Amino acid sequence: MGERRQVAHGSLLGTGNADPPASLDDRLDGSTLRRAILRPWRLCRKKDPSMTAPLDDPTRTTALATLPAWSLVPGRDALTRTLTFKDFNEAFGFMARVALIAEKQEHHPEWTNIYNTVHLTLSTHDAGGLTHKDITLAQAIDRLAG
Ligand SMILES: C[C@H](O)[C@H](O)[C@H]1CNC2=NC(N)=NC(=O)C2=N1
Repeated sequence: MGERRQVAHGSLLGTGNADPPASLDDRLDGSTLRRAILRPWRLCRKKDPSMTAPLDDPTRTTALATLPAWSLVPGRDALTRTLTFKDFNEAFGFMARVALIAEKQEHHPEWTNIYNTVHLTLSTHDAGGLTHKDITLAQAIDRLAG
């Protein structure tokens, strides 16, 4: 039991060292810090701040004109679109493709799936409303949907 815990610990930290750390200090070596703090920080930092700034009115009007299939959500600064597919397989395949794009863009939809229907809502949580990230994701989803 003790040995299993040691192995799990070593592989979790990726150190290849089966010995558990004796104290917190021992865990704060350079490579562990990089893994635990820097990688998530790099993933989360906003590469281009203008992408996550709330859209000003003229930009919003121009951007929304490129997205006729999307509607504004009443009472919330968000966009919504519902897509219907032949069956669950098609719907879920579409969601898988959207998920890959969302990961790449580090921007994720709120969505539900009921059999062959996918309801999507886009909004930038960090900004509390629509930003260029939502417009870019909506355009990519439109291209996928054909
Ligand atoms: C760290 C990470 O990039 C951020 O938390 C991203 C993840 N995906 C996101 N998706 C959406 N829709 N809004 C966000 O603010 C958001 N933030």
